Amino acid sequence: MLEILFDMNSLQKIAIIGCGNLGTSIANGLLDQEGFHPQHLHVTKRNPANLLHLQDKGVRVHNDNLIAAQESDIIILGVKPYNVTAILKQIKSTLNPKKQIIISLATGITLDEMYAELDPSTILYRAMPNIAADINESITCICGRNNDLKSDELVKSLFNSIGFSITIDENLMEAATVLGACGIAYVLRFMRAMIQGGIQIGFDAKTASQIVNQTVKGAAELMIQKNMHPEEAIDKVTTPKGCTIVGLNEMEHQGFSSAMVRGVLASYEKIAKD
Ligand SMILES: NC(=O)C1=CN([C@@H]2O[C@H](COP(=O)(O)OP(=O)(O)OC[C@H]3O[C@@H](n4cnc5c(N)ncnc54)[C@H](OP(=O)(O)O)[C@@H]3O)[C@@H](O)[C@H]2O)C=CC1
Ligand SMILES: O=C(O)[C@@H]1CCC=N1
Repeated sequence: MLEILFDMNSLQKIAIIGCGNLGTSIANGLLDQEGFHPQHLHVTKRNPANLLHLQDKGVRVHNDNLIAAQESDIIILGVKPYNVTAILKQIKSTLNPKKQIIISLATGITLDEMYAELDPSTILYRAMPNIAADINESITCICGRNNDLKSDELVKSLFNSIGFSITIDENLMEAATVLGACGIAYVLRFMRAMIQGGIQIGFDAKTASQIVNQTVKGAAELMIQKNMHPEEAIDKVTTPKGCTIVGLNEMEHQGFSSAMVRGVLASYEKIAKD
């Protein structure tokens, strides 16, 4: 039975081993939480020089994965998938399965693959957040093994603090990676294209970005707050014989939805191949 419970004001310690792009977004999100103690966060990478901004805020920044693992209740693995096994080999002698939770962020590395390096009683999760953790707006999909209600509550409260989390079956983790984690890049590419269009019809880049950013934010909030399907809202915008439907139909003639679906599938197939 796990002996810890996560809450921002308690003294749990967290390690992010391999604090790169995603790890830094999570660290920034955690640091934004009221009551979070920066000195209870270890972040490691082999060359930690570019994490000194976190050290300035009180975070323990270094390259000693063993110390980070030893001193933490929750160990988040933020390294690339091909480094996960090596990190587990490195830290496993220091782990205490009764007192610690390990959470891997790695794409495509299964719980079974990680258990090959771990005590079978280890409480192990996979979590798939996205870089909007930086501003506490991540969606994080989670699955676990040897988990119980208490550990689930702990892990969910951790990821809920940097956005919103849902629990899924492990066999959907790759799909979650594509939709939620790669997905933010798809949306950003869409936004870039819209800005380029805006510039062509007369706006400077800054003004076009302001309009696009708020339009995308408004569209997402509308779907979330009104629990709507996009097409329902699209019907409210498309005046018969108007300019919106002409634009939308031209985008479809050029393969817009098809390109998106094929991109999603290509990302998914790439994970399966690796
Ligand atoms: N980026 C994203 O949006 C998302 C990424 N992921 C997953 O998260 C993981 C990280 O991705 P991302 O943040 O983009 O990758 P990065 O390359 O930015 O981060 C990985 C970090 O690991 C560090 N590292 C490598 N070896 C070691 C080691 N032996 N000890 C400690 N640190 C080490 C590297 O720094 P150094 O070289 O200095 O050691 C690097 O900063 C991946 O597994 C990816 O699949 C999941 C969802 C979204
Ligand atoms: O592109 C990648 O492989 C990682 C996983 C999801 C987002 N970035």
